[in-house]
Amino acid sequence: MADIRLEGVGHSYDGGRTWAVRPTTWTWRSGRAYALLGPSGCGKTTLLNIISGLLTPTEGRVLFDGRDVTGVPTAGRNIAQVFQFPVLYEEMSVYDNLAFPLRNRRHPKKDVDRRVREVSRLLGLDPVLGRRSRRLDPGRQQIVCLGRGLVRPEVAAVLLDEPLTVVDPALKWTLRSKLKEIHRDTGHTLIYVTHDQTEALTFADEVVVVNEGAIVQAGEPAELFLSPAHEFVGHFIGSPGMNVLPAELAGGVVRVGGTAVGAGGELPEGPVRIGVRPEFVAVGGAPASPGAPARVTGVDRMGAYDLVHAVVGDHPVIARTEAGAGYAPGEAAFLHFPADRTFLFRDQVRCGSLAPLSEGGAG
Ligand SMILES: Nc1ncnc2c1ncn2[C@@H]1O[C@H](COP(=O)(O)OP(=O)(O)OP(=O)(O)O)[C@@H](O)[C@H]1O
Repeated sequence: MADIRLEGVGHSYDGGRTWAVRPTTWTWRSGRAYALLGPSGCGKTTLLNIISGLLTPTEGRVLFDGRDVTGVPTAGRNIAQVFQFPVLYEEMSVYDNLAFPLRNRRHPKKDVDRRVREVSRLLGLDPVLGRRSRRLDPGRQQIVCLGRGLVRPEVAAVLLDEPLTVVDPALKWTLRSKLKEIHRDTGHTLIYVTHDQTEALTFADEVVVVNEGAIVQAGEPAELFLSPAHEFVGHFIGSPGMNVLPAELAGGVVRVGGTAVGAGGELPEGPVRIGVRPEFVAVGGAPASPGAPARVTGVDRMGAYDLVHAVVGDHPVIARTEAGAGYAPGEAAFLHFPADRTFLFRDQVRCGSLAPLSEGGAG
């Protein structure tokens, strides 16, 4: 295992006209389980291929434990990679497929057998170990690929590119927890690419969120949820995503339309955007700062909770309330934005928090 450092790494497929990955500096720490999360086309696969050596970056250096491997091909990097769709030796048995990476590196026969059986047991492959791979359905074949990626204990990292796409949804949960178990067992560095927030949040020690070729925030799942540093993280993580309200900061007061909703601290004056997750917007009758008067426009009954849709001026806001809280369209309500969970953004980047207005503050 190794710390994998990207130093100013950027990649362009069109001679520098656009960046698939913008120049980025980032270190993947040895032994951690990462999810690389972002929408389709944001550059996840490009980043992964740069780490594995399938792609040489247009700019920057890739270092494994301080050793520059930028020009070293995949074979020289000691990386295991699992792709979105199964890539197997179809005529080989499942056992031989799992054993292949170990035999290839001349591990002793006894170790090969022990390791293959461990991985097979963990992934539930024991009943098909003797079967030819091509006789398995694609979901099972992909599980064999996962096993093959995880079988070598000494790899620098295991890179998984949306590895559960072809696997039956019911099996996905089981496999993700198996992956975590194997991770605890082997201490591999895992980098798991996905566009699915649930997959990322339930799998990883640390989630690295990518948008438009740049890492916009990395952190533990709770940190990304509670403390988004970028508007994109607020939208992309959470369901529904973070509310964003355009506002204006002047004289220390943040206003939406003409209404003062809170204080902006020491931030320079000008336009700001208020971000607060539906889970933290409290709906009530009494004004409380920070907050804003609103009108309810609709209620979605979700079973375990309600989503109350409202407008502050013209701007929509969603609040998650307990089920059956009884709000009705057309009703006036006051939305309270808790100061420790309501952030201010400029150019999409968090720049502060919305503070309470002091007693007698401008209204
Ligand atoms: N071989 C290529 N040649 C030209 N452009 C490419 C190539 N591969 C990717 N791109 C472009 O680079 C950008 C990033 O693509 P990449 O596949 O890394 O994103 P991704 O986040 O993995 O997306 P997905 O989840 O859809 O696989 C996209 O705009 C894509 O169209």
